[in-house]
Amino acid sequence: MKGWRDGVMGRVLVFAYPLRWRFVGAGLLAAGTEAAGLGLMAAATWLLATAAGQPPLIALSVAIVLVRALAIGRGVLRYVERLASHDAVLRMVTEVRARIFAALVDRPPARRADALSRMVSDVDAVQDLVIRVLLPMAAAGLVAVAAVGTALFADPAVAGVLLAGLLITGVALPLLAARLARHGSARLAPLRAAYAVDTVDLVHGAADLAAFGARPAYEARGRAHADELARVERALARRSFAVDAAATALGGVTAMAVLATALSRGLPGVWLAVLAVATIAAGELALSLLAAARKGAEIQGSLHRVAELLDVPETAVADGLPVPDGSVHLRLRGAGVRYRTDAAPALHDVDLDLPPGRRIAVVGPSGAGKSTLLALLTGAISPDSGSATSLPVATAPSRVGVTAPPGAGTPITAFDRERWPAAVTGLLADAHLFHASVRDNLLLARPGATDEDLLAACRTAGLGDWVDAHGLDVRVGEDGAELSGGQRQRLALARAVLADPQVLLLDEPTEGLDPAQADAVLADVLAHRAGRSVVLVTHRLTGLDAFDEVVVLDGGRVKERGTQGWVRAHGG
Ligand SMILES: Nc1ncnc2c1ncn2[C@@H]1O[C@H](COP(=O)(O)OP(=O)(O)OP(=O)(O)O)[C@@H](O)[C@H]1O
Repeated sequence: MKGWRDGVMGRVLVFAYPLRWRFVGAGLLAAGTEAAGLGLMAAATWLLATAAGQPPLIALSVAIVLVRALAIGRGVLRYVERLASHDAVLRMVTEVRARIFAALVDRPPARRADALSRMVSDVDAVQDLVIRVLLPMAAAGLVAVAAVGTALFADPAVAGVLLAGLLITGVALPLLAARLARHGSARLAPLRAAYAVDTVDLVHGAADLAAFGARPAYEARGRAHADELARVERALARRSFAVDAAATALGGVTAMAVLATALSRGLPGVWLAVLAVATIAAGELALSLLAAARKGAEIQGSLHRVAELLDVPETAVADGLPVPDGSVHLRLRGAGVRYRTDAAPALHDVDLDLPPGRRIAVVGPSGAGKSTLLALLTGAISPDSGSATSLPVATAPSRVGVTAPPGAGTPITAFDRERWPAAVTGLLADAHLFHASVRDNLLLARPGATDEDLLAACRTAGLGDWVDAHGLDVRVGEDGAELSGGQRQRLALARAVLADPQVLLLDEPTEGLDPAQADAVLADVLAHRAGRSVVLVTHRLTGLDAFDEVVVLDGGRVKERGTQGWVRAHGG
């Protein structure tokens, strides 16, 4: 049977469970605030109506104190409620973000970018769900029950009319508003996306558009999307205005109906006034439910996306996972990778053996599957067929049962994801430089490294002269924007060299360098790695005579493989 935890809301709200008493407290405070407002209206009306009969002041004193207490109390309650609800929801959202972050770390890099934006913007929906949807609904529900209960004391028929009015304004109309908002979001989302794409193209591509004279056409397209967006937004705004107006009118109608019923039941005049005003106030409260219902509908998409990420099982505890030991032996057997079911596999039936100390160069045209092969070795992806394993392994006492039969090796993706990169890492295709100093960018790879270590790594990567001239404290800009393409690449390479893993993976490490520089840098890096494993991905066949094996990939398949002799025979 499906429990509440299986729904989208449930999958998000399980994070509220440990904080349930805080949320209950915040809900009661919110209900108290609304009840104080309603009580204030009722008490003030009673006071005015009673005072009109000029009774002795003593008869009014309780009501006077009550009005003052409710007026002050409402403000205080609202303040405390905001503190309590935001405190609870921020604690909850912190948990959600931590879980999403963990899920992102475990994702293949290619799927992270979209997921990262989810973490930033969609998680706000979790906050809105609690603060702007559930709490106002809970508060309005509690107050409505209290109002109908109080009216029941005065007269059951009056309570019945009030209940009917509140059900229409507080339940039926919000359901209608939510439906309209859902429909509106479905129409607006693609228009907003198109408009955002136009804007990004216009800003980032400004120079190219100007160069090719395409700016007017792009601007016209952006304007057309903006006009269409405005037109749809206006139409939707008109509809939601109609719902708001209907709710306000129904609030008035309910008040009149309550009044008429109270009159026909012969209730005293003061009570007539109190009931009429309190009903109008309760109707206004129901209006807040319209906003909550709309918000609830708007954030459905975000909640779905958050829930999808939360479905990724929590990373198993580190001490239960195998950790790479001092002699990693990587092996691919019949490994295949398929990114999309409707496309050819990116890798097909690939064998690779990388015992400690071996150097393999992977060459092939663009799109041959070279980076995909490296992604298998880093454990960023697992093969869809065949295996990607490590032999032999030092297996820490395992609680998760991932150890393979003897001889078959342990799947690379089964290793402790925190510790695998210490053994197998390098300069990968998506290497990122942080908006920090050269030193900070390098220290990521080895936090305890001395300046001498950093300078040595820079020299190995061919960045020695530049660092001697600029120092380690110079900042590199966002993703290395303040460096040239070649400097950027060499800094990323220096970081990989500094990490000094057992198996160094290099994806086009000398891209952006001229051929002579590229050969010199590669030779230095290989000299530095003497006796240790390297997997180099490259387009160029030169400088490969230092490799034990060259694997030629084409269309995801191993087309040829050979040893140093092969390279010489092919003009390397
Ligand atoms: N994240 C992804 N999603 C879908 N398809 C992908 C993804 N990454 C790669 N591909 C596809 O898989 C194939 C192999 O890509 P891969 O990046 O491994 O090639 P490559 O040999 O490294 O190319 P290049 O030399 O241009 O970097 C290509 O057809 C590519 O379009």
